[in-house]
Amino acid sequence: MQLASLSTLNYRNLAPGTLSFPAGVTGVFGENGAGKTNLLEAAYLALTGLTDVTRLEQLVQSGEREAYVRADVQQGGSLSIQEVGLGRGRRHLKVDGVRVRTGDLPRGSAVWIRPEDSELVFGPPANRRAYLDALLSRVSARHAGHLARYERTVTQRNAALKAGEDWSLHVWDDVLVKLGTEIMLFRRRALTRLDELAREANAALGSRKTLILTLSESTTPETYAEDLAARRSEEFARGATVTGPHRDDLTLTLGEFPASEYASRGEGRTVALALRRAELELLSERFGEKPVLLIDDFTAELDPGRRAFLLDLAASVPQAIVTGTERVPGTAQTLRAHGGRFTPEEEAAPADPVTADPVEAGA
Ligand SMILES: Nc1ncnc2c1ncn2[C@@H]1O[C@H](COP(=O)(O)OP(=O)(O)OP(=O)(O)O)[C@@H](O)[C@H]1O
Repeated sequence: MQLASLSTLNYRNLAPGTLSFPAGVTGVFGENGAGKTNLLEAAYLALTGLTDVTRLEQLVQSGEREAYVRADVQQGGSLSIQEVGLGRGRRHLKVDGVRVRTGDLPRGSAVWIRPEDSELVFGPPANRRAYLDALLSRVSARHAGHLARYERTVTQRNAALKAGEDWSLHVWDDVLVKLGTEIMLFRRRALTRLDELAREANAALGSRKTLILTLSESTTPETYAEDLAARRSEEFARGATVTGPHRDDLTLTLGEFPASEYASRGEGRTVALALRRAELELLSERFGEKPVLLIDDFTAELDPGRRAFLLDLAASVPQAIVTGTERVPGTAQTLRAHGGRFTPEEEAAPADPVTADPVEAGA
C-alpha cells in the first residue's frame, strides 16, 4: 500500500494543491500551527475514510462550505483514486469515481500515531474500547456490521426502557443477546493475537514490565440473557442497558497493576506506542501488506529510546510520513511546512569534516 499523492481543497488550513509521496520516509518539518497535523489527518481520511472528528464541518476551512481530499493509492501494481467530499454533517466517499461506504475503502491502509495516544492508557475506559472497536472493525467487516447493529439496538432498547415499555423488551433482548454474543466471541479471539503483538512491542520498546491485554467483561456469551433478565428493574430505574459489550473495558496491565491507574507518564507513553505497533502488525497480518504509517510530531517524544523506536518503525515500513518541529533524519523526501503549504527541501548537506569544527578548521 502506497500513497502516491494527496490532493486537498478547503481542508482546514491547508493550501489547495497536490503533494506526491515517494516510497520510504517523507519528513515534514515546520513551526507550530503550520498544518503538519492537518496534513496527516487529511491523508488518514483519504486513505481510510475515517476521522475522529464528530463535527465534520471542523474539517472544512473556515469561510468555506465544502472540503475535498483525494488519495491516489498504489496497491499491488494498480492505482486507484479515493475521494472524500465533506460538507455540513456529510461525508461522501468514492473509489475510482464510484460512490462507496467507509467500510469499502481498503481497511488496512493506514495507521496514525499521535502524541495524544497516551489518552488510550490514561483516558477513560471508553477510549480503550474505541481503540479496540475501531481496530477490530477494520480487521473484520462482519464485526463492524455487528457492532453498528448492536449500538443501534442499545439505543432503541434504552428508549423502550425510558418509556417503561416492558412488553417490547423481549424483542430487543433477543437481538441484543445474539449480536452481543458474536461481538464478545470475536473480541476474545482477536485479543489473543493483539495481546501477543502488544506484549512483544512493549518489550521491544525496552520496557522491563510485561504488558498484558485483557477484556474486563460485564457479562459473558454464556450468561448474557440471564444477566440482562437479572438486572431488569435496575435498567428500568436508570433507563439504560447496563450490561453487554458496550460496557466492557480493555484492561492494560503493566507488571502487576493496571496501567491506567499506576503507570508513570513515560511507561504509559510506551504502552500507547506498543498498542499502535500492535495495530500496525495486526493489520499487516490481516491484509498481507503494511499500512502507510503516519507519525505526528516525533519531536514531542523526548525520550531518546522511544524517539529512536518511532524512527526505526517508520524506516521498517514501505512508506511513512513523519512530522516534527525539527527535520526528520533519514528521509527519502523532506517537506517544509509553512502556513498550510509544503515545500520540498534539499536534504541538509552532510557537514564538511574539515571545516565543520571551527577549532579543527582554524588549526
Ligand atoms: N477548519 C479550519 N479552518 C482554518 N484553519 C484551521 C481549521 N482547523 C484548524 N485550523 C488551523 O490549523 C492550524 C493547526 O494546524 P496543525 O494542527 O496541523 O499544526 P501543526 O503544524 O501540526 O502544529 P504543531 O506543531 O503545534 O502540532 C491552526 O492554526 C488552526 O487554527
